[in-house]
Amino acid sequence: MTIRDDHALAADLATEAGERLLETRRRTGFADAAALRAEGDRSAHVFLMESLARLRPSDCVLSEEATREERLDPRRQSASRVWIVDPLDGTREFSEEGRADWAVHVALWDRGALTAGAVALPAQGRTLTTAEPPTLPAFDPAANNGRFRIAVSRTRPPEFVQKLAYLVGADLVPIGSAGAKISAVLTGEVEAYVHAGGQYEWDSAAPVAVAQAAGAHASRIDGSPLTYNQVDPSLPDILVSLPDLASALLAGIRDLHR
Ligand SMILES: Nc1ncnc2c1ncn2[C@@H]1O[C@H](COP(=O)(O)O)[C@@H](OP(=O)(O)O)[C@H]1O
Ligand SMILES: [Mg+2]
Repeated sequence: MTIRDDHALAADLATEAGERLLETRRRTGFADAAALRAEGDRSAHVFLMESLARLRPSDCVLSEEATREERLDPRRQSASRVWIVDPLDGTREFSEEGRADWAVHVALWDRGALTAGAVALPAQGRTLTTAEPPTLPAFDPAANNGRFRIAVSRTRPPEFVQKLAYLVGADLVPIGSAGAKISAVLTGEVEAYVHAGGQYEWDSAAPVAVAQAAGAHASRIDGSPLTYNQVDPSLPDILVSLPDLASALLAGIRDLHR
């Protein structure tokens, strides 16, 4: 098994799960949003679990849709390789007709680091992957008088984010799904993503794997490293940005929390 295989596998699985989710949307329709969400979550989880069990039988998997017992499986703590997957990130947006801000996340944690990952954005027709990390856009402080854009949750933005935007000279852009927001940083639709107040390892592992491979900044909002495959998968806050903006954003967040 080569490193390259893991990159390609992450991309293939995320992309295929995404194509199946598009089909689920077409088949089920949007009349019963709760039923569509439940079917999307379940079917993408089953596809990823069965595929990884077949293709990587020795590896562990941590999935958002796993049972509590599966998540507490002690083998995960002693495993050297753990796939961290979110079968459907941005579940709410998936069930809203016309929205494209939802994603499938497939990441590989290998002995302490995220070594491969892919974020499929099925309704945008693209998959961002560590196999071919995106080229980061350059940040030009001369453009727009230095103003830039911060992606935030549509429904649960951090309480400090309005003040942060004022402090650093940014505009807020509400987008659904952590994967779609981090992808928006990597593709130049926004320059940063800030979240706090609650989230889990599967919400960020795959997009952070791609962001790090692309050379973007990714950390907790206090600047400390994001760590994965912990006993408790809670990872409640995150900052992803173009590298040139990280120190100003971290300083702004620090000032607001004094
Ligand atoms: N306060 C919070 N507590 C727990 N999870 C949160 C959260 N805020 C956001 N998330 C999770 O982070 C993902 C992105 O959220 P958002 O679209 O609001 O930015 C969603 O994942 P899922 O869609 O997989 O449930 C959502 O559940
Ligand atoms: Mg999620």
